[in-house]
Amino acid sequence: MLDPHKLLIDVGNTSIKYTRLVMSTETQTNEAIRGESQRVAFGKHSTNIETFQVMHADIEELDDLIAQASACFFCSVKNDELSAHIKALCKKAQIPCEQATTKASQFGVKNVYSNEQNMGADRWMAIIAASHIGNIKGFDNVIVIDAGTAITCDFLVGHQHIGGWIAPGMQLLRDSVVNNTTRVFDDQTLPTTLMAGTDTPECVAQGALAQTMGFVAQAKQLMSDYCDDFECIVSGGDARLIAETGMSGIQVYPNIVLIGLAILASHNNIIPPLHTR
Ligand SMILES: Nc1ncnc2c1ncn2[C@@H]1O[C@H](COP(=O)(O)OP(=O)(O)O)[C@@H](O)[C@H]1O
Ligand SMILES: CC(C)(COP(=O)(O)O)[C@@H](O)C(=O)NCCC(=O)O
Ligand SMILES: [K+]
Repeated sequence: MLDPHKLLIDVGNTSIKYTRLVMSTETQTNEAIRGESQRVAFGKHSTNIETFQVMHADIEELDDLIAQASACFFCSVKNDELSAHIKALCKKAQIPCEQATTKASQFGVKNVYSNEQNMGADRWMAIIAASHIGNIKGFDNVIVIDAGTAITCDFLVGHQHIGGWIAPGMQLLRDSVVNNTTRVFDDQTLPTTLMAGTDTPECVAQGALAQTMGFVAQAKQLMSDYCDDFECIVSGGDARLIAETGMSGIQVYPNIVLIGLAILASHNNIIPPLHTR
């Protein structure tokens, strides 16, 4: 049987990611939190923040994952039916469940949207995590880029959200050029270095990589108009690919959304009940 843990779930448009937050005995005093296999430290004395091991789940696996957990925190940018399904599974397992939603303001960060409900909860969790990491690492200014189905960027200047961008992610870029032309085709190879393509699929792969790298470079360029010193966090399914290009000045966090959920879970007073099943 697993240790009592809070299950964190990030439901994106392409995949469901999760990790387990194991509450250690010192949790009450220093809010230390252990991810599945790596340590993530929170709290004012912490200087060490590492990323969780991120696992992927199918919808069918959620039942078992939730049955093993003591509490569940999730965020979703998919349909309400899937959120209702997760809540129903938690009810069946008799565990507390909290769905993260985008707030006008939370943990000292204000959302710049006039209607914050329009912002995806995954972006808000990424913003909360970015502000937290900035606090720990001594950065007041942070860019957080989530390279998922869509690639999003949010700018935090002086710990305040000033706005962001939404654009097609790498797979969408590749699909859209293939689907809207007659002769362009793709073989789905993943490029690791930016270079000039020498046949159609290579040109498609390289074109998507170039646009994605351009997105990151432009984010850094815009941020430098606001401040001299900032951290640039890159996350999501394509984060590693972006890092492999050798782009400088980026920090990869495989899933920044789960770190946001961990912060939410560690501020939440739900005490995981002892699991007896
Ligand atoms: N094995 C894979 N399956 C699907 N997408 C992948 C895979 N490897 C890399 N990717 C890339 O990751 C993106 C999805 O990233 P992810 O962070 O899971 O997105 P989301 O949060 O929107 O579900 C895809 O658009 C694709 O470009
Ligand atoms: C921009 C997103 C599609 C990103 O989701 P993802 O690609 O990670 O699945 C999602 O955050 C969303 O649906 N947002 C709503 C619009 C907004 O954030 O303004
Ligand atoms: K995401």
